[in-house]
Amino acid sequence: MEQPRGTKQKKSCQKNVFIILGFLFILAIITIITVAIIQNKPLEKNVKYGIVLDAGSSHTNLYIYEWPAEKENDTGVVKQVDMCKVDGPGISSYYKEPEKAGLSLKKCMDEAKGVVPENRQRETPLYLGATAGMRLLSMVNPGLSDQVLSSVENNLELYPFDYQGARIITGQEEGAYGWITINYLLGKFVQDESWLSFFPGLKGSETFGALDLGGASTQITFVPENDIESPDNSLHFRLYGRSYNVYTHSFLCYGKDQALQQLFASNIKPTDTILQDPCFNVGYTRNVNVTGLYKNHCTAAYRKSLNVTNVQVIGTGNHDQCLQNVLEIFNRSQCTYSRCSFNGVFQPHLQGDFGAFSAFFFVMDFLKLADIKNPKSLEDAKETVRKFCSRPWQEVKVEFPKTKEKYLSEYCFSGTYILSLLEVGYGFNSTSWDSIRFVGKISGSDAGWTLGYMLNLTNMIPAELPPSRPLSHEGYVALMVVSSLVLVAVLLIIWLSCCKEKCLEKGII
Ligand SMILES: O=P(O)(O)OP(=O)(O)OP(=O)(O)OC[C@H]1O[C@@H](n2cnc3c(O)ncnc32)[C@H](O)[C@@H]1O
Ligand SMILES: [Ca+2]
Repeated sequence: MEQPRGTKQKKSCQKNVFIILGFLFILAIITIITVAIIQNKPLEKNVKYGIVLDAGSSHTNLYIYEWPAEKENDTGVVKQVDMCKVDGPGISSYYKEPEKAGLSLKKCMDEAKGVVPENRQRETPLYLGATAGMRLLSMVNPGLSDQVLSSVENNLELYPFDYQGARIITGQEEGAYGWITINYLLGKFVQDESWLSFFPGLKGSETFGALDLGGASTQITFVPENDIESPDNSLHFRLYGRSYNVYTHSFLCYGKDQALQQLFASNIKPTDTILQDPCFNVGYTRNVNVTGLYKNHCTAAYRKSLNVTNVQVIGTGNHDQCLQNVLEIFNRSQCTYSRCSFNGVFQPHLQGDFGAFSAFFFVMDFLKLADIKNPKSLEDAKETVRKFCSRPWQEVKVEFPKTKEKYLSEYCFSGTYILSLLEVGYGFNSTSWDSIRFVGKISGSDAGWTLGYMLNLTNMIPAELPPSRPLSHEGYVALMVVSSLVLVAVLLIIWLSCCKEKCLEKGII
Protein backbone atom coordinates (compact mmCIF):
# COMPACT_ATOMS: atom_id res chain seq x y z
CA MET A 1 0.00 0.00 0.00
CA GLU A 2 1.33 3.41 -1.04
CA GLN A 3 2.30 5.75 1.85
CA PRO A 4 0.76 9.29 1.96
CA ARG A 5 2.99 12.01 0.34
CA GLY A 6 3.42 13.97 3.62
CA THR A 7 4.68 10.89 5.43
CA LYS A 8 7.18 10.19 2.62
CA GLN A 9 8.52 13.78 2.73
CA LYS A 10 8.72 13.65 6.54
CA LYS A 11 10.74 10.42 6.38
CA SER A 12 13.19 11.74 3.76
CA CYS A 13 13.65 14.99 5.72
CA GLN A 14 14.32 12.99 8.90
CA LYS A 15 16.78 10.83 6.94
CA ASN A 16 18.63 13.95 5.75
CA VAL A 17 18.72 15.30 9.29
CA PHE A 18 20.23 12.03 10.53
CA ILE A 19 22.77 11.91 7.71
CA ILE A 20 23.97 15.47 8.36
CA LEU A 21 23.89 15.00 12.14
CA GLY A 22 25.82 11.77 11.77
CA PHE A 23 28.33 13.50 9.45
CA LEU A 24 28.85 16.35 11.90
CA PHE A 25 29.13 13.91 14.79
CA ILE A 26 31.78 11.87 13.00
CA LEU A 27 33.61 15.08 11.99
CA ALA A 28 33.60 16.30 15.60
CA ILE A 29 34.87 12.91 16.86
CA ILE A 30 37.63 12.82 14.22
CA THR A 31 38.65 16.39 15.12
CA ILE A 32 38.77 15.62 18.84
CA ILE A 33 40.71 12.39 18.32
CA THR A 34 43.17 14.06 15.93
CA VAL A 35 43.78 16.99 18.28
CA ALA A 36 44.12 14.61 21.24
CA ILE A 37 46.66 12.48 19.33
CA ILE A 38 48.67 15.51 18.21
CA GLN A 39 48.49 17.08 21.64
CA ASN A 40 49.44 13.98 23.61
CA LYS A 41 52.13 12.74 21.25
CA PRO A 42 55.26 12.51 23.44
CA LEU A 43 57.25 15.61 22.46
CA GLU A 44 60.74 14.91 21.25
CA LYS A 45 63.02 16.84 23.66
CA ASN A 46 64.81 19.15 21.27
CA VAL A 47 67.77 20.16 23.38
CA LYS A 48 70.93 21.76 22.08
CA TYR A 49 74.35 21.61 23.73
CA GLY A 50 77.52 23.69 23.71
CA ILE A 51 80.95 23.02 25.25
CA VAL A 52 83.52 25.62 26.32
CA LEU A 53 86.96 24.90 27.75
CA ASP A 54 88.29 27.68 29.97
CA ALA A 55 92.06 27.29 29.70
CA GLY A 56 93.07 29.52 32.60
CA SER A 57 96.56 30.25 33.88
CA SER A 58 96.17 27.99 36.93
CA HIS A 59 94.02 25.22 35.46
CA THR A 60 91.48 24.29 32.78
CA ASN A 61 87.74 23.76 33.32
CA LEU A 62 85.31 22.26 30.83
CA TYR A 63 81.71 23.53 30.86
CA ILE A 64 78.74 21.92 29.13
CA TYR A 65 75.64 24.04 28.52
CA GLU A 66 72.20 23.03 27.30
CA TRP A 67 69.12 24.90 26.12
CA PRO A 68 65.79 24.15 24.45
CA ALA A 69 66.29 24.61 20.68
CA GLU A 70 63.02 26.43 20.11
CA LYS A 71 63.80 29.03 22.78
CA GLU A 72 67.31 29.75 21.58
CA ASN A 73 66.98 33.53 21.58
CA ASP A 74 65.13 33.87 24.88
CA THR A 75 67.20 35.09 27.80
CA GLY A 76 68.02 32.90 30.76
CA VAL A 77 67.34 29.58 28.98
CA VAL A 78 70.94 28.35 28.70
CA LYS A 79 71.96 26.27 31.69
CA GLN A 80 75.23 24.71 32.77
CA VAL A 81 74.69 20.94 32.98
CA ASP A 82 78.21 19.79 33.72
CA MET A 83 81.60 21.11 34.79
CA CYS A 84 84.78 19.07 34.67
CA LYS A 85 88.07 20.15 36.26
CA VAL A 86 91.04 19.12 34.17
CA ASP A 87 93.74 17.46 36.31
CA GLY A 88 97.06 19.26 36.50
CA PRO A 89 98.08 22.86 35.81
CA GLY A 90 96.94 25.30 33.12
CA ILE A 91 97.92 24.56 29.50
CA SER A 92 100.59 27.29 29.45
CA SER A 93 102.56 25.31 32.07
CA TYR A 94 103.17 22.59 29.45
CA TYR A 95 105.39 24.86 27.34
CA LYS A 96 108.36 22.52 27.84
CA GLU A 97 106.35 19.49 26.61
CA PRO A 98 103.54 20.99 24.50
CA GLU A 99 102.13 17.60 23.44
CA LYS A 100 101.08 16.99 27.06
CA ALA A 101 98.82 20.07 27.02
CA GLY A 102 96.38 18.36 24.65
CA LEU A 103 96.57 15.00 26.42
CA SER A 104 95.71 16.64 29.75
CA LEU A 105 92.20 17.38 28.43
CA LYS A 106 91.36 13.72 27.69
CA LYS A 107 89.55 12.87 30.92
CA CYS A 108 87.17 15.82 30.70
CA MET A 109 86.61 15.42 26.96
CA ASP A 110 85.68 11.76 27.52
CA GLU A 111 83.29 12.90 30.24
CA ALA A 112 81.70 15.33 27.77
CA LYS A 113 81.05 12.43 25.38
CA GLY A 114 79.10 10.77 28.17
CA VAL A 115 77.04 13.87 28.94
CA VAL A 116 76.05 15.04 25.44
CA PRO A 117 73.71 12.44 23.84
CA GLU A 118 75.32 10.69 20.88
CA ASN A 119 72.78 11.97 18.37
CA ARG A 120 73.57 15.58 19.36
CA GLN A 121 77.37 15.39 19.44
CA ARG A 122 78.02 16.28 15.77
CA GLU A 123 76.06 19.52 16.06
CA THR A 124 77.47 20.51 19.48
CA PRO A 125 79.91 23.42 19.16
CA LEU A 126 83.16 23.02 21.06
CA TYR A 127 85.32 26.05 21.89
CA LEU A 128 88.54 26.53 23.83
CA GLY A 129 89.49 29.97 25.09
CA ALA A 130 92.82 30.52 26.80
CA THR A 131 93.36 33.46 29.11
CA ALA A 132 96.21 35.22 30.90
CA GLY A 133 98.62 32.27 31.28
CA MET A 134 98.74 31.84 27.51
CA ARG A 135 98.76 35.62 26.99
CA LEU A 136 101.94 35.75 29.06
CA LEU A 137 103.50 32.78 27.26
CA SER A 138 102.74 34.28 23.85
CA MET A 139 104.40 37.55 24.91
CA VAL A 140 107.56 35.80 26.07
CA ASN A 141 107.68 33.03 23.44
CA PRO A 142 105.02 33.10 20.68
CA GLY A 143 106.42 29.90 19.10
CA LEU A 144 105.87 27.89 22.26
CA SER A 145 102.39 29.28 22.77
CA ASP A 146 101.50 28.24 19.17
CA GLN A 147 102.82 24.73 19.89
CA VAL A 148 100.69 24.45 23.00
CA LEU A 149 97.59 25.62 21.09
CA SER A 150 98.31 23.13 18.25
CA SER A 151 98.64 20.30 20.73
CA VAL A 152 95.30 21.23 22.25
CA GLU A 153 93.73 21.57 18.81
CA ASN A 154 94.98 18.17 17.62
CA ASN A 155 93.40 16.50 20.62
CA LEU A 156 90.08 18.33 20.49
CA GLU A 157 89.67 17.48 16.79
CA LEU A 158 89.64 13.78 17.68
CA TYR A 159 86.23 14.13 19.34
CA PRO A 160 82.88 13.90 17.54
CA PHE A 161 81.88 17.47 18.44
CA ASP A 162 81.65 20.48 16.12
CA TYR A 163 85.10 21.86 16.98
CA GLN A 164 85.18 25.64 16.51
CA GLY A 165 88.76 26.45 17.42
CA ALA A 166 91.18 27.14 20.26
CA ARG A 167 92.45 30.69 20.72
CA ILE A 168 93.80 33.12 23.25
CA ILE A 169 91.05 35.58 24.12
CA THR A 170 91.95 39.20 24.87
CA GLY A 171 91.61 40.75 28.32
CA GLN A 172 88.83 42.98 26.92
CA GLU A 173 86.89 39.93 25.72
CA GLU A 174 87.41 38.21 29.06
CA GLY A 175 85.93 41.22 30.89
CA ALA A 176 83.09 41.68 28.41
CA TYR A 177 82.00 38.02 28.36
CA GLY A 178 82.12 37.83 32.17
CA TRP A 179 79.82 40.87 32.27
CA ILE A 180 77.46 39.30 29.72
CA THR A 181 77.40 36.02 31.67
CA ILE A 182 76.37 37.46 34.99
CA ASN A 183 73.79 39.83 33.54
CA TYR A 184 72.34 37.03 31.39
CA LEU A 185 72.09 34.76 34.43
CA LEU A 186 70.63 37.54 36.57
CA GLY A 187 68.00 38.20 33.88
CA LYS A 188 69.10 41.81 33.44
CA PHE A 189 68.84 41.90 29.66
CA VAL A 190 65.18 41.39 28.86
CA GLN A 191 62.61 43.53 30.46
CA ASP A 192 59.83 45.32 28.72
CA GLU A 193 60.78 48.79 29.77
CA SER A 194 58.68 50.69 27.25
CA TRP A 195 56.52 52.04 30.11
CA LEU A 196 59.61 53.68 31.59
CA SER A 197 59.65 56.24 28.76
CA PHE A 198 56.57 57.83 30.36
CA PHE A 199 58.66 58.59 33.46
CA PRO A 200 61.88 60.19 32.18
CA GLY A 201 63.47 60.29 35.64
CA LEU A 202 63.11 56.54 36.18
CA LYS A 203 65.74 54.10 35.02
CA GLY A 204 65.23 50.46 34.26
CA SER A 205 66.84 47.82 36.34
CA GLU A 206 70.57 48.44 35.95
CA THR A 207 73.08 45.84 34.92
CA PHE A 208 75.60 44.44 37.40
CA GLY A 209 79.28 45.18 37.04
CA ALA A 210 81.62 42.17 36.86
CA LEU A 211 84.80 41.63 38.88
CA ASP A 212 86.88 38.59 37.93
CA LEU A 213 90.07 37.63 39.75
CA GLY A 214 92.09 34.90 38.04
CA GLY A 215 95.55 33.56 38.69
CA ALA A 216 97.33 35.82 36.22
CA SER A 217 94.91 38.65 35.41
CA THR A 218 91.96 40.47 36.88
CA GLN A 219 89.08 42.22 35.09
CA ILE A 220 86.71 45.03 36.06
CA THR A 221 83.70 45.70 33.80
CA PHE A 222 80.65 47.94 34.37
CA VAL A 223 78.32 50.47 32.78
CA PRO A 224 79.48 53.88 34.05
CA GLU A 225 77.36 57.00 34.34
CA ASN A 226 79.92 59.26 32.69
CA ASP A 227 81.87 59.12 29.43
CA ILE A 228 84.64 56.57 28.93
CA GLU A 229 87.72 58.69 28.27
CA SER A 230 89.96 55.99 26.84
CA PRO A 231 88.80 54.08 23.71
CA ASP A 232 90.75 50.97 24.78
CA ASN A 233 88.44 50.58 27.76
CA SER A 234 85.20 51.20 25.92
CA LEU A 235 82.82 48.60 24.51
CA HIS A 236 79.45 49.06 22.89
CA PHE A 237 76.78 46.37 22.89
CA ARG A 238 73.28 46.25 21.53
CA LEU A 239 71.46 43.39 23.23
CA TYR A 240 67.75 42.58 23.10
CA GLY A 241 66.95 46.05 21.79
CA ARG A 242 68.98 48.07 24.30
CA SER A 243 72.34 49.79 23.93
CA TYR A 244 75.08 49.48 26.52
CA ASN A 245 78.29 51.48 26.78
CA VAL A 246 80.52 49.35 28.91
CA TYR A 247 83.83 50.14 30.61
CA THR A 248 86.27 47.25 30.92
CA HIS A 249 89.89 46.77 31.87
CA SER A 250 92.00 43.66 32.33
CA PHE A 251 95.13 43.98 34.48
CA LEU A 252 97.65 41.42 33.29
CA CYS A 253 99.96 40.31 36.16
CA TYR A 254 97.36 41.28 38.78
CA GLY A 255 95.72 37.88 39.11
CA LYS A 256 96.40 36.51 42.57
CA ASP A 257 99.26 34.17 41.60
CA GLN A 258 101.09 36.78 39.56
CA ALA A 259 100.52 39.45 42.22
CA LEU A 260 102.25 37.13 44.69
CA GLN A 261 105.11 36.57 42.23
CA GLN A 262 105.48 40.35 42.00
CA LEU A 263 105.72 40.56 45.79
CA PHE A 264 108.36 37.83 45.96
CA ALA A 265 110.33 39.43 43.14
CA SER A 266 110.24 42.84 44.74
CA ASN A 267 111.14 41.68 48.27
CA ILE A 268 113.83 39.09 47.62
CA LYS A 269 117.31 40.49 48.29
CA PRO A 270 120.17 39.63 45.87
CA THR A 271 122.25 37.84 48.48
CA ASP A 272 119.72 36.55 51.02
CA THR A 273 118.64 32.94 50.96
CA ILE A 274 115.77 33.68 53.36
CA LEU A 275 112.77 35.94 52.87
CA GLN A 276 110.81 36.82 56.02
CA ASP A 277 107.33 37.22 54.55
CA PRO A 278 104.54 38.94 56.54
CA CYS A 279 101.85 37.63 54.14
CA PHE A 280 102.24 34.01 55.36
CA ASN A 281 101.22 32.57 58.71
CA VAL A 282 103.92 32.15 61.34
CA GLY A 283 105.50 28.71 61.03
CA TYR A 284 104.86 28.38 57.31
CA THR A 285 107.83 27.88 54.98
CA ARG A 286 108.13 27.45 51.20
CA ASN A 287 111.02 27.28 48.73
CA VAL A 288 111.01 29.65 45.77
CA ASN A 289 113.17 29.06 42.70
CA VAL A 290 114.39 32.57 41.95
CA THR A 291 115.88 31.83 38.53
CA GLY A 292 112.42 30.89 37.26
CA LEU A 293 110.82 33.77 39.15
CA TYR A 294 112.67 36.49 37.25
CA LYS A 295 112.09 34.94 33.80
CA ASN A 296 108.46 35.89 34.10
CA HIS A 297 107.11 38.94 32.22
CA CYS A 298 105.23 40.06 35.36
CA THR A 299 108.38 40.32 37.45
CA ALA A 300 110.51 42.02 34.77
CA ALA A 301 110.36 45.38 36.57
CA TYR A 302 111.98 43.85 39.68
CA ARG A 303 114.74 41.95 37.84
CA LYS A 304 118.10 42.07 39.65
CA SER A 305 121.33 40.14 39.52
CA LEU A 306 121.26 37.46 42.17
CA ASN A 307 123.85 35.35 43.90
CA VAL A 308 121.29 32.75 44.94
CA THR A 309 119.10 30.29 43.03
CA ASN A 310 116.69 29.31 45.79
CA VAL A 311 115.11 31.34 48.55
CA GLN A 312 113.28 30.02 51.57
CA VAL A 313 110.14 32.02 52.38
CA ILE A 314 109.37 32.08 56.10
CA GLY A 315 105.99 33.38 57.27
CA THR A 316 105.86 36.09 59.94
CA GLY A 317 102.05 36.58 59.86
CA ASN A 318 102.02 40.37 60.14
CA HIS A 319 98.97 41.76 58.40
CA ASP A 320 99.97 45.46 58.57
CA GLN A 321 103.35 44.81 56.97
CA CYS A 322 101.77 42.50 54.41
CA LEU A 323 99.33 45.28 53.51
CA GLN A 324 102.20 47.75 53.07
CA ASN A 325 104.03 45.35 50.75
CA VAL A 326 100.90 44.65 48.74
CA LEU A 327 100.12 48.35 48.27
CA GLU A 328 103.52 48.84 46.67
CA ILE A 329 102.52 46.90 43.56
CA PHE A 330 99.76 49.46 42.81
CA ASN A 331 101.28 52.52 41.18
CA ARG A 332 98.96 55.42 41.90
CA SER A 333 101.31 58.30 41.16
CA GLN A 334 100.58 59.02 37.51
CA CYS A 335 97.36 59.47 35.58
CA THR A 336 96.79 61.24 32.26
CA TYR A 337 92.97 61.04 32.50
CA SER A 338 90.50 62.79 34.80
CA ARG A 339 90.74 59.77 37.09
CA CYS A 340 92.55 56.43 37.22
CA SER A 341 92.43 53.17 39.10
CA PHE A 342 96.16 52.33 39.18
CA ASN A 343 99.15 52.01 36.85
CA GLY A 344 97.83 55.03 34.87
CA VAL A 345 94.69 53.17 33.74
CA PHE A 346 91.52 55.22 33.26
CA GLN A 347 88.56 54.21 35.38
CA PRO A 348 85.23 56.06 35.62
CA HIS A 349 83.36 56.44 38.93
CA LEU A 350 82.11 53.09 40.17
CA GLN A 351 78.46 52.64 39.34
CA GLY A 352 75.78 50.20 40.53
CA ASP A 353 76.07 46.72 41.97
CA PHE A 354 78.90 44.31 41.23
CA GLY A 355 79.20 40.55 41.06
CA ALA A 356 82.70 39.42 42.13
CA PHE A 357 83.62 35.89 41.11
CA SER A 358 86.51 33.41 40.57
CA ALA A 359 89.20 33.96 43.21
CA PHE A 360 87.24 36.91 44.68
CA PHE A 361 84.63 34.31 45.60
CA PHE A 362 86.95 31.39 46.48
CA VAL A 363 88.90 33.47 48.99
CA MET A 364 86.02 35.48 50.47
CA ASP A 365 83.96 32.30 50.75
CA PHE A 366 86.74 30.58 52.68
CA LEU A 367 87.00 33.60 55.01
CA LYS A 368 83.19 33.51 55.49
CA LEU A 369 82.84 36.96 53.97
CA ALA A 370 80.75 35.94 50.95
CA ASP A 371 77.44 35.08 52.62
CA ILE A 372 74.81 37.19 50.86
CA LYS A 373 72.33 36.64 53.71
CA ASN A 374 74.85 37.86 56.26
CA PRO A 375 76.85 40.61 54.52
CA LYS A 376 79.95 41.92 56.27
CA SER A 377 81.16 45.51 56.21
CA LEU A 378 84.54 46.46 54.74
CA GLU A 379 85.82 47.01 58.30
CA ASP A 380 84.63 43.53 59.35
CA ALA A 381 86.33 42.05 56.30
CA LYS A 382 89.63 43.77 57.16
CA GLU A 383 89.40 42.52 60.74
CA THR A 384 88.73 38.95 59.57
CA VAL A 385 91.80 38.99 57.30
CA ARG A 386 93.95 40.55 60.02
CA LYS A 387 92.90 37.80 62.45
CA PHE A 388 93.55 35.06 59.90
CA CYS A 389 97.05 36.38 59.20
CA SER A 390 97.91 36.35 62.89
CA ARG A 391 97.10 32.65 63.35
CA PRO A 392 99.97 30.14 63.53
CA TRP A 393 100.27 27.88 60.49
CA GLN A 394 100.07 24.68 62.56
CA GLU A 395 96.73 25.77 64.04
CA VAL A 396 95.32 26.67 60.61
CA LYS A 397 96.44 23.35 59.15
CA VAL A 398 94.75 21.40 61.92
CA GLU A 399 91.50 23.32 61.52
CA PHE A 400 91.37 22.88 57.72
CA PRO A 401 92.98 19.49 57.05
CA LYS A 402 91.15 19.00 53.75
CA THR A 403 91.99 22.36 52.16
CA LYS A 404 94.73 22.28 49.52
CA GLU A 405 97.94 23.50 51.16
CA LYS A 406 98.66 25.98 48.37
CA TYR A 407 95.30 27.71 48.85
CA LEU A 408 95.36 27.53 52.65
CA SER A 409 98.86 28.95 52.96
CA GLU A 410 97.91 31.88 50.71
CA TYR A 411 94.62 33.00 52.29
CA CYS A 412 96.40 35.66 54.38
CA PHE A 413 98.05 37.11 51.27
CA SER A 414 94.95 36.57 49.08
CA GLY A 415 92.58 38.24 51.57
CA THR A 416 94.93 41.20 51.96
CA TYR A 417 95.42 41.46 48.19
CA ILE A 418 91.69 41.30 47.41
CA LEU A 419 90.81 44.03 49.92
CA SER A 420 93.66 46.23 48.63
CA LEU A 421 92.73 45.71 44.99
CA LEU A 422 89.09 46.57 45.68
CA GLU A 423 89.72 49.52 47.99
CA VAL A 424 92.98 51.09 46.85
CA GLY A 425 93.05 49.74 43.29
CA TYR A 426 89.44 50.20 42.16
CA GLY A 427 88.33 52.74 44.77
CA PHE A 428 85.54 50.94 46.66
CA ASN A 429 84.91 52.50 50.07
CA SER A 430 82.91 51.51 53.16
CA THR A 431 79.67 52.57 51.43
CA SER A 432 80.19 51.16 47.94
CA TRP A 433 81.58 47.94 49.49
CA ASP A 434 77.94 46.97 50.18
CA SER A 435 77.26 46.89 46.43
CA ILE A 436 79.67 43.95 45.93
CA ARG A 437 78.19 40.42 45.93
CA PHE A 438 80.75 37.63 46.02
CA VAL A 439 79.26 34.91 43.83
CA GLY A 440 80.38 31.47 42.69
CA LYS A 441 77.30 30.30 40.83
CA ILE A 442 74.18 32.09 39.64
CA SER A 443 71.10 29.86 39.09
CA GLY A 444 73.31 26.77 38.91
CA SER A 445 75.79 28.13 36.35
CA ASP A 446 79.33 29.23 37.24
CA ALA A 447 80.00 32.94 37.01
CA GLY A 448 82.84 33.48 34.50
CA TRP A 449 83.46 34.42 30.88
CA THR A 450 82.67 31.05 29.25
CA LEU A 451 78.87 31.32 29.05
CA GLY A 452 79.01 34.84 27.59
CA TYR A 453 81.61 33.64 25.06
CA MET A 454 79.38 30.80 23.88
CA LEU A 455 76.24 32.98 23.79
CA ASN A 456 78.09 35.43 21.59
CA LEU A 457 79.67 32.90 19.23
CA THR A 458 76.41 31.00 18.72
CA ASN A 459 74.54 34.30 18.09
CA MET A 460 72.20 33.52 20.93
CA ILE A 461 71.88 37.10 22.11
CA PRO A 462 70.05 39.05 19.41
CA ALA A 463 70.65 42.78 19.00
CA GLU A 464 66.92 43.44 18.85
CA LEU A 465 64.07 41.95 20.87
CA PRO A 466 62.68 38.98 18.91
CA PRO A 467 59.05 39.65 17.82
CA SER A 468 56.94 37.92 20.43
CA ARG A 469 54.14 35.53 19.37
CA PRO A 470 50.73 36.64 20.64
CA LEU A 471 49.81 33.08 21.73
CA SER A 472 51.69 30.16 23.20
CA HIS A 473 51.46 26.78 21.43
CA GLU A 474 49.06 25.46 24.06
CA GLY A 475 46.89 28.56 23.80
CA TYR A 476 46.86 28.25 20.01
CA VAL A 477 45.69 24.59 20.10
CA ALA A 478 43.03 25.31 22.73
CA LEU A 479 41.73 28.24 20.71
CA MET A 480 41.54 26.18 17.52
CA VAL A 481 39.63 23.35 19.25
CA VAL A 482 37.16 25.66 20.97
CA SER A 483 36.59 27.66 17.74
CA SER A 484 35.99 24.45 15.77
CA LEU A 485 33.48 23.18 18.29
CA VAL A 486 31.69 26.53 18.39
CA LEU A 487 31.57 26.57 14.58
CA VAL A 488 30.09 23.06 14.46
CA ALA A 489 27.53 23.96 17.13
CA VAL A 490 26.53 27.17 15.32
CA LEU A 491 26.13 25.36 11.97
CA LEU A 492 24.07 22.69 13.67
CA ILE A 493 21.78 25.20 15.33
CA ILE A 494 21.31 27.17 12.07
CA TRP A 495 20.62 24.05 10.10
CA LEU A 496 18.19 22.68 12.68
CA SER A 497 16.25 25.91 12.89
CA CYS A 498 16.09 26.09 9.03
CA CYS A 499 14.95 22.51 8.81
CA LYS A 500 12.38 23.05 11.55
CA GLU A 501 10.84 25.99 9.65
CA LYS A 502 10.73 24.07 6.35
CA CYS A 503 9.36 20.98 8.00
CA LEU A 504 6.72 23.04 9.80
CA GLU A 505 5.87 24.77 6.49
CA LYS A 506 5.46 21.43 4.83
CA GLY A 507 3.57 20.03 7.80
CA ILE A 508 6.22 17.41 8.43
CA ILE A 509 6.51 18.21 12.13
O1 LIG B 1 91.89 33.79 34.58
P1 LIG B 1 93.33 33.43 34.68
O2 LIG B 1 94.16 34.55 35.18
O3 LIG B 1 93.86 32.83 33.42
O4 LIG B 1 93.44 32.30 35.80
P2 LIG B 1 92.51 31.05 36.12
O5 LIG B 1 91.28 31.08 35.29
O6 LIG B 1 93.31 29.83 36.07
O7 LIG B 1 92.11 31.36 37.62
P3 LIG B 1 90.87 30.79 38.45
O8 LIG B 1 89.79 31.78 38.40
O9 LIG B 1 90.57 29.40 38.11
O10 LIG B 1 91.53 30.82 39.89
C1 LIG B 1 92.01 32.03 40.37
C2 LIG B 1 92.98 31.77 41.43
O11 LIG B 1 92.31 31.17 42.53
C3 LIG B 1 92.99 29.99 42.92
N1 LIG B 1 91.98 29.09 43.48
C4 LIG B 1 91.20 28.20 42.85
N2 LIG B 1 90.38 27.59 43.73
C5 LIG B 1 90.65 28.14 44.94
C6 LIG B 1 90.16 27.96 46.26
O12 LIG B 1 89.21 27.09 46.53
N3 LIG B 1 90.68 28.72 47.24
C7 LIG B 1 91.64 29.62 46.98
N4 LIG B 1 92.15 29.84 45.80
C8 LIG B 1 91.67 29.11 44.77
C9 LIG B 1 93.70 29.51 41.68
O13 LIG B 1 94.82 28.72 42.03
C10 LIG B 1 94.11 30.83 41.07
O14 LIG B 1 95.25 31.32 41.68
CA1 LIG C 1 89.91 32.82 34.66
